[in-house]
Amino acid sequence: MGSESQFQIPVNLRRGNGKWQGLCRRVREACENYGCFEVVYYLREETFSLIRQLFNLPLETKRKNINPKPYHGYYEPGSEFLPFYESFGLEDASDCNSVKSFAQLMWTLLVVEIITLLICFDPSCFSRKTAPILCFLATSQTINTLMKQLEELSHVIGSMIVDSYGLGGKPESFMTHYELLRVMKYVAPPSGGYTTVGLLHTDKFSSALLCEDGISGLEIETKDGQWVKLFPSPGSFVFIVGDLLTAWSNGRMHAVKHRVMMSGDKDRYSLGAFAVPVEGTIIKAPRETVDEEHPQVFKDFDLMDFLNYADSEESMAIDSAKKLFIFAAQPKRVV
Ligand SMILES: O=C(O)CCC(=O)C(=O)O
Ligand SMILES: [Fe+2]
Repeated sequence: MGSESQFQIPVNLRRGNGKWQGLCRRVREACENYGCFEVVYYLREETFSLIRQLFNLPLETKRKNINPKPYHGYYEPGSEFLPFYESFGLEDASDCNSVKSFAQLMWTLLVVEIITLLICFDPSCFSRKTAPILCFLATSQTINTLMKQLEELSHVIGSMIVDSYGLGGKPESFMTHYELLRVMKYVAPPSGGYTTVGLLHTDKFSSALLCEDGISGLEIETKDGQWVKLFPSPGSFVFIVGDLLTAWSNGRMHAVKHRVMMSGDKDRYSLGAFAVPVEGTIIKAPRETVDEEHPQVFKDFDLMDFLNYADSEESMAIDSAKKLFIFAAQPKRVV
């Protein structure tokens, strides 16, 4: 991404220090005009090699990654609309207990498998099946450390957004979030041709920090309708505005449409840390975002009602970017 849309957030940046106000303004401009920007970061190289191991687990094990909340659990490959896509979800991933229970779930299954394998001992099968899981256990620490940093990063960006609207003194006007980690695999399309492997959508949470492993694929649609492929620097993240930030900012922040397109013969891996408001949150724009020039766009709504609607059969055929407007648009006042 060009330097215009790239920020190197200083490690020791503190609210109110010299560079803070300038960065708040740039973050707001990027979120309002483009709905995204790049955050320069240095993801540890082993993170993706460990994530690859996770996808090598047996399907029955992966299916245990169940979470009834929309967009929180495991998505199997080979589905009708997303045949090349597979992903895991890990709720509250900056909390070491969540990561531990996820690893333990895999571990318990492994123990059963090891016992079975020991009974009918077959060394080749044994190492093929156990290596990925043992590797993933080693990952827990890496994931936890990463997610704590991403939570902090997401919090700093959230504070900048709040301050950019002059709401710094009113932290209660913003939402309390947890981090949902999603790790994605896109299998190289067999045709090798340029193929949509991740459908066009806007994110349904507040925001996302996305990182890809060397194979570019993320594309965004600019406000004037051009599709642009992003080439973030290796190990860096792209911050994406989601529907809930659009609603919270009274329609000022732009939930950018994006998709994943790829060609070639290499599988693509990516990870996303999504900022999700805690259950029970009512999404409402603070009064300060509403004025003559910006009349209230959305009515207040319950987070889970919106997520359930966005994920329902009823809304399946609706353009992802329109769902928020259909669900929560404020009825026009008849004067
Ligand atoms: O894989 C990517 O780079 C994008 C994933 C994405 O947009 C999503 O999971 O919402
Ligand atoms: Fe997305």
